[in-house]
Amino acid sequence: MTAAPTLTAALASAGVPIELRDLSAAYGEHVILRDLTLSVTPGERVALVGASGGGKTTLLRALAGLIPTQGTLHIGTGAPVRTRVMFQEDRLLPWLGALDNVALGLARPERHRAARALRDVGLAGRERAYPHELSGGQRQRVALARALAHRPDLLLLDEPFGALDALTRADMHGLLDTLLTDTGATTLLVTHDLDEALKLTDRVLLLRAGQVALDLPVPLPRPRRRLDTEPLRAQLETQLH
Ligand SMILES: Nc1ncnc2c1ncn2[C@@H]1O[C@H](COP(=O)(O)OP(=O)(O)OP(=O)(O)O)[C@@H](O)[C@H]1O
Repeated sequence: MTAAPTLTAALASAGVPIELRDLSAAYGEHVILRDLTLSVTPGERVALVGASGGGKTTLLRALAGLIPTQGTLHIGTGAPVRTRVMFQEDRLLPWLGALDNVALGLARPERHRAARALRDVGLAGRERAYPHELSGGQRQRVALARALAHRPDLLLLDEPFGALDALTRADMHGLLDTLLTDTGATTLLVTHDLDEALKLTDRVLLLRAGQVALDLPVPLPRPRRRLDTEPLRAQLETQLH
């Protein structure tokens, strides 16, 4: 007898490669990304860190196709790419329950994935709860379930846990670490939290003035403890200040 697929297997993706060459982006006269060159392999997890205004969110917007760019920007290998973005605020619709929020935008044959995703983020039993009946951490779990239910090839996370308290955030790190391993999507995570970057990703890019000032691999087994990531954190901190 073959084993039943796991829940997250139903939400899995192979991830897509990203190739940026001499990528530039500007808001009017204000140039934000300057001749940025970067390769990301399928399924790789990359953190974008750096001081405010360095261009982290702008790079995510460029990858999501939300702003015009110059230069080369290739995502995937030609087939349509499913991209999902998750933000610091949950962006749930207040008049819909958790399940309906997750199912939003899914085609009818895909809607069964919503319940699976909600279970995967630990919210089985809260399908009918409205956003105002959930805690901040739970709402971000719903937002994460919504992103994963679309089986993204590319997951763009813009400070997704920035508004959560430290304990809830630590919980979310554990959850995201597991889910990302299971789903396999190529992931870019914008964060100001170096521990978050070092715990969750394969590589940390420090963006400064729209360019990659440091490209730091994180070749550590998972799950990672603070003790393991401390030397890399020290290295990043010297570059940040
Ligand atoms: N829609 C916009 N129109 C004009 N300028 C913008 C716009 N969005 C961002 N900027 C400017 O672009 C620069 C880079 O912003 P971006 O949000 O990419 O930086 P960031 O590294 O993500 O910063 P933070 O860490 O504060 O989120 C900033 O100087 C910002 O003021």
